[in-house]
Amino acid sequence: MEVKFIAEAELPTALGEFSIHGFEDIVTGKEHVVLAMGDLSDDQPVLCRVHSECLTGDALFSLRCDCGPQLQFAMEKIAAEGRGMIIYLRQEGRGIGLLNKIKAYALQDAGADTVEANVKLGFEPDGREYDVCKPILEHFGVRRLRLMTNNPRKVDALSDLGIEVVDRVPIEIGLNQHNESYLAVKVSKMGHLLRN
Ligand SMILES: Nc1nc2c(ncn2[C@@H]2O[C@H](COP(=O)(O)OP(=O)(O)OP(=O)(O)O)[C@@H](O)[C@H]2O)c(=O)[nH]1
Ligand SMILES: [Zn+2]
Repeated sequence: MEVKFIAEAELPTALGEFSIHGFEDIVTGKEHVVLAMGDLSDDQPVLCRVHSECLTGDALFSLRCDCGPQLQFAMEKIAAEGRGMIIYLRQEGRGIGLLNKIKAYALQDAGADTVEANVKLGFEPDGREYDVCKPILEHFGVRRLRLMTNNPRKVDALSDLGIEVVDRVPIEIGLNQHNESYLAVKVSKMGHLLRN
């Protein structure tokens, strides 16, 4: 699994002054990005969010999930500390792609939960891979993370790659009347750690 660093530039945002770094996944051709702030290579653990693409939640204000508020929370927290990174992976819909996610939403509208919908479409409940994180982190000289996630499987997947997750920072935000059952399924079927 290899990624190629392509380009970087300043990225002023409404939430703070980040830089954006583009990587090409040699195997899949996917274009991943990192938003970074501060000095990341000083060997102190880095506050990090590994965020999987969700066009509907991240860009279109969907209330079906909690992705948009989580991304915003992560960027705000990094900006407040002045140091950290978002690894934004282009694995939409837990890896099944945008159009299949819309198909899954249609099945959910008809009564399936998120896991059942993926399975009905012939996919794994969660087909995501995190392998590219390793060379991306190496590019920045980052070895140790404070990872913003509620998903213990994400912590395990990164640890299995040899990335040291020294702390898990909960990211419990974005609950609304439309995503209540979606979040409940994350807890009951996907092992997420949510207190509310
Ligand atoms: N297939 C499918 N994917 C979804 C659905 N809702 C959100 N997603 C995708 O799920 C991914 C986000 O995963 P989540 O399970 O919400 O969260 P996580 O990244 O595992 O865990 P956190 O780090 O705690 O946010 C994004 O790629 C979304 O596009 C859905 O109903 N079906
Ligand atoms: Zn989402």
